[in-house]
Formats: sequence, C-alpha cells, structure tokens
Amino acid sequence: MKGMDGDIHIHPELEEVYRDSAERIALLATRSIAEHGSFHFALAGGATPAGTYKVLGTPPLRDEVDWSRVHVYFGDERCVPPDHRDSNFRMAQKTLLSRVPLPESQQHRIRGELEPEAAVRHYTETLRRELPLEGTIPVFDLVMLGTGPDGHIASLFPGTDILKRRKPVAAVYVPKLGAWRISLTFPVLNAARHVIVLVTGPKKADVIRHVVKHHDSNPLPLELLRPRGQLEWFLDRAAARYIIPI
Ligand SMILES: O=C(O)[C@H](O)[C@@H](O)[C@H](O)[C@H](O)COP(=O)(O)O
Repeated sequence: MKGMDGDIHIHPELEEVYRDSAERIALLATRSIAEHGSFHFALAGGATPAGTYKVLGTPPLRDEVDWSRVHVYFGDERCVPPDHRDSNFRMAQKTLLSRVPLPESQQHRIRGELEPEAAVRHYTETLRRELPLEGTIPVFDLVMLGTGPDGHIASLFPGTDILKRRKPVAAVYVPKLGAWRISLTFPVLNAARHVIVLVTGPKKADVIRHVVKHHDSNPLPLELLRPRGQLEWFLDRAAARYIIPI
C-alpha cells in the first residue's frame, strides 16, 4: 500500500490483532534463537501492546518460547520509577514479564528513576554490552512500536529535537506532556532486523491514512521509520478504516 511499506495484517476484532501479533513475536523468537542462540526484543510502551503481551505470556504461546534465551528491552520509558502507574516497565511486568520464566538479569529496563542523562548513559551502556553492533548502533532482533494520534513512535514526538539525534538513546522533554522521556532513536529503530507496528482504535485512523497518503512535506515520525529489516503492521479495522476497501 503506497506509503506503507511492509506486510500489513488487518483484523476485524482486537483479540485477533493481539493473537496474530503475539504469534508473530513467538515465531520470531524461535527463529532468532535457532539462528543465533538469542532473541533481543524491545517492547513498545503505552496501553495498546498490553493485549499482545498477555497472549504471549499465556499458554500455549508462553510455553513455545525458550525464555532462557530471550532478552527484553524497552523502546522508550517515562522518567518515573518502575512502580509508577505510568511506567512502561510496570505495564510490561504486569502483562508479560511476571508470567514467563525470563531471568531478571535479562530484563533490561530503562532506569526512569534516574536523572534523564544518567538514564541515557546507563541504557546506552546496557545496549552496547548486550547487543550486536552495526558501527556504534545496537541491532535488535525485534523492535515493537505503537503510535500516538500525532504519529509519534516510542518517544520520538513531532517537532522535538530527538528526531534528529544520531546516538542510540536520548532524553527528550515533551512540552505537551510536560514530562521527560528516554527513547531509542531512529538509527536504532531503522537498524532492527524486524519491526512490528501495532495500531488499534479509531483515534489512530487519521495517522494510518496520513502514512498511506505519504505526504513528503512535514512527515510524521511514523513516516520517517525506514527499517532496513522487515516491517510488519498489525491493525484492527477501526485503525485501518480509511485504507481498507469498503
Ligand atoms: O511510552 C509510550 O507511550 C509509548 O512508547 C508510545 O510510543 C506509545 O506507543 C504511543 O503513545 C501509543 O500509546 P497507546 O498504545 O497508549 O495509544
């Protein structure tokens, strides 16, 4: 579909989106572990992926993954402690990490409780220690992303300077949120071997329409995503309502 590279999976119901995307993640994990003995997976934050994480953390899928070979990271994090209601780590812990036999030493959260620049340093050191590098850029097996109604991905918000940052991790103050975030940057997202974008609900339909129409002028952050690896979209009909034939 013009402007929307990669494979697009659209389902009428949310539960089907969650099941299909969770099955894909389990398959990618199995393939990565078979290919190189590990699966390095950056989770998306926000509310949307919780449904996928719950399916992934429940039998049968939970028992199809060799969690001893999995390392989990985060695409971004709010600058809050890990037990804060806004923490992406807390959301992932409740929906996935507490339900699978994944060693804590292989759960690499972004230290949102630190000063932003200290959190950036710590996470950058973690990525460079744990992941293969392309030059100075860590390469994930899978990065999972959602998007906001403004087309942001991770914490790469429209109009913020983080969109141009070249180092793998950066801190960004988001004026409309009145808050700091820590996020992977485009060089890391675009170096990933596989990227999954999970978008559901009618509030995201305009963003998907914008991506498909692909305005070269003033592109949304979601439109700047150009992974060299495989890109897959998982949408429900509500988010895809402007791009599917009636
Ligand atoms: O920290 C975050 O909030 C996420 O990483 C962010 O990029 C999220 O994917 C979008 O904001 C969509 O959030 P919802 O899934 O809650 O709509």
